[in-house]
Amino acid sequence: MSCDSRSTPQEQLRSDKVHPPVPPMPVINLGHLTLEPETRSRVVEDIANACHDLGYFQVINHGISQSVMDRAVEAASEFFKLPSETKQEFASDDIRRPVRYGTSSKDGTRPSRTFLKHYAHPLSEWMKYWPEKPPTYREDMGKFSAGVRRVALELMEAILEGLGLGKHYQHEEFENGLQLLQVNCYPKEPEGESAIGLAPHSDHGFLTILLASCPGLEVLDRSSDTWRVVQQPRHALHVHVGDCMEVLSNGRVKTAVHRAVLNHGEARISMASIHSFAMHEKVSVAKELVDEQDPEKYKESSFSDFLDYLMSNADKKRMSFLESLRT
Ligand SMILES: O=C(O)CCC(=O)C(=O)O
Ligand SMILES: [Fe+2]
Repeated sequence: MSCDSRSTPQEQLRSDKVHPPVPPMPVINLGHLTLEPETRSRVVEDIANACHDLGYFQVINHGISQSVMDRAVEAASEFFKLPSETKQEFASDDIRRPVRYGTSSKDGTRPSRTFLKHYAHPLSEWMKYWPEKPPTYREDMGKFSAGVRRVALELMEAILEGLGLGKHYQHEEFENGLQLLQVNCYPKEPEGESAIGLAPHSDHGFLTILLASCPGLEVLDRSSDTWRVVQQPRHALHVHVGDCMEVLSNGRVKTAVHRAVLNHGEARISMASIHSFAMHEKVSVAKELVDEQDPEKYKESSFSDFLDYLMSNADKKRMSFLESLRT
């Protein structure tokens, strides 16, 4: 199981073209979405602008308590500290497994990332496959997953409204959609080196919501073609627009290309929660966003089609799944 459509641009070392975040990171106060209609409209517009101009933003006042966030990071961190044999029980090359543990290496010797990926919605269906060690993992990660899913659904409604489709557009498909939690652990960066933990890619799915224990995430700024360092305030969640959103919007919003670099000071935990339709549900361009000037730009596909593409050796083709959908 994976969520990445690993792709362009070519991987660059951190020393290439890294700038502080300019323009400033949009920070959306989610609590304002439930205030009076004028305030909601302003927030919907802010979200629409962030999706259109950048493909990423952050949310605060999202309703997930600091302790739920901290405990989820702690549970993840404890999992990665377990003896290798315990973690290896989840190791598999089969990307359709409900839980999968693995490592990747950029130099063939040291791991640059270790990951645990598992589905998280509906919790009652998936939690029984999750690690039982550390003993807090299921409860703490379960609370965090449920909170993040609520935030994702709220954001989807606002984004659909901003696209002029109405907040209930394909409501059932989003309600029944899947959630994939990708839990990453990156080693501390060796002294004097500059290393990539996770190569540039965009995420499949409509939205990714990210929480990390310390800096390391970088996003590609499309206007200047440079990498921007993401600073994530402790209480904020970072949001990426994913490939499915680009398809549904017929390219009005673009998927966010991002990467992770190793942190100088400490090992890093990140948790990427990916939200999509159910496994076999097709995502297609919204017909309302197609006309003579704007013909349909993408073919329809499901999450299952995406997994099939990954298994068909997509990396060797050097074309991302999203690129393969362009008409
Ligand atoms: O570690 C990060 O900050 C990014 C993780 C990520 O992009 C992913 O898991 O898809
Ligand atoms: Fe990602």
